[in-house]
Amino acid sequence: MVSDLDEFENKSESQHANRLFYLAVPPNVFGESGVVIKKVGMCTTGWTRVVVEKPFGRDLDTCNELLKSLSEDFDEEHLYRIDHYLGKEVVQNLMLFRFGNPMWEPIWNRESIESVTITFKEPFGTEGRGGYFDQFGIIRDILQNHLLQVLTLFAMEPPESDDADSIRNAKVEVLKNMDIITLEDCLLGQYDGYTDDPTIENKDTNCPTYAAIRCWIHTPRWEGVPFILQAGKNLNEKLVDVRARFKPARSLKSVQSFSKSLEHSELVLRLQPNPSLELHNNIKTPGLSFSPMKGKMVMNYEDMPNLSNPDAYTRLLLAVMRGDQGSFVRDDELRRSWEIFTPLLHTIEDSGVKPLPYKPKSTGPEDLADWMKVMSKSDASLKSSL
Ligand SMILES: NC(=O)C1=CN([C@@H]2O[C@H](COP(=O)(O)OP(=O)(O)OC[C@H]3O[C@@H](n4cnc5c(N)ncnc54)[C@H](OP(=O)(O)O)[C@@H]3O)[C@@H](O)[C@H]2O)C=CC1
Ligand SMILES: O=C1O[C@H](COP(=O)(O)O)[C@@H](O)[C@H](O)[C@H]1O
Repeated sequence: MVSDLDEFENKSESQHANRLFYLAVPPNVFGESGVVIKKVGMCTTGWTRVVVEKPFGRDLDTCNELLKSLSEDFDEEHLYRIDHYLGKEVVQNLMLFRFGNPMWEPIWNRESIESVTITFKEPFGTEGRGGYFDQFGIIRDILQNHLLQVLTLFAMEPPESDDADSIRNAKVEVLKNMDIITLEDCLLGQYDGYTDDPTIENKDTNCPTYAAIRCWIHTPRWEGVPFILQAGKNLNEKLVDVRARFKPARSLKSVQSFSKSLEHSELVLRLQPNPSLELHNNIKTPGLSFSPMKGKMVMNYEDMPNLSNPDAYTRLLLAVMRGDQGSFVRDDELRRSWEIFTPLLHTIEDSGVKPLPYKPKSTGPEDLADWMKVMSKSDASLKSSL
């Protein structure tokens, strides 16, 4: 490969060449690949950048090993750890949407927001990928990386500037202020028939295909506000969204008589399908009635004229070529995210706890609705109900 590259570059009229290596290989060969690139693959006339696919480890220790093996050959500035959720339009829009519209800042906090739920649902199971999936499970596959990344962007303080390190510093601060997740914060599920996938060897596996967890962020902005991350395979629909649920309306005289049927306002950021930004508010039912109903203000991306919505990987690979690391996962960010999840993952594996069964194409385990009701209560309302 290197001789092909040399030949290609020698033929080029340009004085400079750059090399981008994309490690879409199993993680146990990341280190060796790095050694080989360093030894024979470095570009002498331009930059060399290395993109690394997930999984970046199975837990904190394996993550540290991977970080160490690659850092022996490359500085952090050459490494681009890809999380394709950071390349999705609605995620890339979060910073501008939050900080570019001054109406949000006064209410983007515990004073106004009661809970935040980030949901990932897929309507299909492992479909022959069970061999990989069963070694990792839904927490490693989706929560520890994709959903946690979205959470940090949603919850971070305004970065000092818009350069890559300021953004990542702000994200790491969120992670540092999060508690380590425990089994008590968690509801696990496995869909019926999961082990029928012939690529799954352990037919008694307790690997979760659904998980919901509640986390707290101990910052002045978010103290007491539950953040729920939930992800599941083989559910009733395809959906990824972020829902900020606002506190109930204060009982203004004019709406007091309806206060029982007033719903919580919500800000919904839908990543897929049909990306959109939505505000769900109480409005007067049109017509002669004065009773409230939920009205939706929707900005649907697909309705925008001349919409260009490149794939997440297209955006991220362009960012690598531009040398913009803001949408890639930094080493300290990664380490802390594993710190948060590793005790839970080990407990699940060591204790053999059984996930709750759920029917394929359903909304998840039966206990979910009750669990959500309790777990999405703010810390203040939990205390007052004791
Ligand atoms: N597929 C999936 O479901 C998921 C994959 N990923 C990640 O995406 C990447 C690609 O996944 P996938 O295509 O399934 O991975 P594979 O395991 O199928 O391997 C991908 C490539 O790695 C090469 N490779 C495998 N073992 C070695 C080795 N010992 N030395 C050198 N090269 C090796 C293979 O080469 P050859 O063809 O010559 O064997 C192949 O080109 C990986 O980083 C994976 O961890 C992440 C999440 C899900
Ligand atoms: O990383 C992964 O993501 C996909 C879902 O990606 P999306 O862009 O279609 O939302 C998931 O199916 C896969 O299990 C996981 O490894």
